[in-house]
Amino acid sequence: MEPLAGKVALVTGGSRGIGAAIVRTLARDGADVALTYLRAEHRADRVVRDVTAHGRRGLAIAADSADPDAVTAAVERTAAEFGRLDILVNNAGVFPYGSIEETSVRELDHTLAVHVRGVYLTIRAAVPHMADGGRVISIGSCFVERVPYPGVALYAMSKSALVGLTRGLARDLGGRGITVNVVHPGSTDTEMNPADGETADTERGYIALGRYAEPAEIAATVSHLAGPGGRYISGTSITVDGGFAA
Ligand SMILES: NC(=O)c1ccc[n+]([C@@H]2O[C@H](COP(=O)([O-])OP(=O)(O)OC[C@H]3O[C@@H](n4cnc5c(N)ncnc54)[C@H](O)[C@@H]3O)[C@@H](O)[C@H]2O)c1
Repeated sequence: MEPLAGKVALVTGGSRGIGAAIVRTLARDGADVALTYLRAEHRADRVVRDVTAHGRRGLAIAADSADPDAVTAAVERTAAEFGRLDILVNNAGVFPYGSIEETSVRELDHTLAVHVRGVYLTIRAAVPHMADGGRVISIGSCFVERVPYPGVALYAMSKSALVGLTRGLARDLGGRGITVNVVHPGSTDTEMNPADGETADTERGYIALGRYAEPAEIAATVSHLAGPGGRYISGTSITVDGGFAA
């Protein structure tokens, strides 16, 4: 069964981690998928090969989410090459860590540029290409629901902004049949938060299921929202955290 057959998706930060899992899952479920990646990374081609192995069209676009021109160009290129755009997944993210004295204004600006301004600009460029049935899905964080340890205020603040953006845009775009949602992953085994990292045992202690998520377990919910099962879900936050916030 290919619930996303005929659809075109764009996933930001799709070269590794949760983003790469989302790209692969959307392709498995039938979509053609473009992904953005940071120019410094060379792993995007591998993810595109996995998309084409599913018989779908794949496209990797170097685009820094902190660069307004680059994100807009990435959306335009996706729509031009694939002829449409149905699903946008705002996944690109960074993890600023430190107390308020330790973090800098530069870090604040960069975090907001990627997590907030970049998401806003990507959605703004994507929406004109979307028809009735369009889907906007952003990747937030379980730290919006619960902050278990110090040092993550900047991260939690920037991800919390996605909740307001999601609710507001769901109202703005609902009349056009476009849904807008945010998925809050819990601790997920990626380079950002490796399951064998220094703080992983402490973090596992907060999770009801007692283990990290695999990136594919987050991607499954994104694909559900993107598909027919997500038709009537809009303006909401869906937490996929193994009971972290319980
Ligand atoms: N791993 C976790 O435990 C966890 C938990 C909650 C939320 N998240 C969120 O999930 C998303 C994916 O994180 P991940 O764990 O896969 O991390 P990761 O570090 O493995 O991957 C992050 C991705 O974002 C891309 N990226 C970073 N800065 C970018 C920029 N300026 N422009 C374009 N792309 C950029 C990276 O290239 C990479 O592809 C992030 O938004 C993150 O905040 C992760």
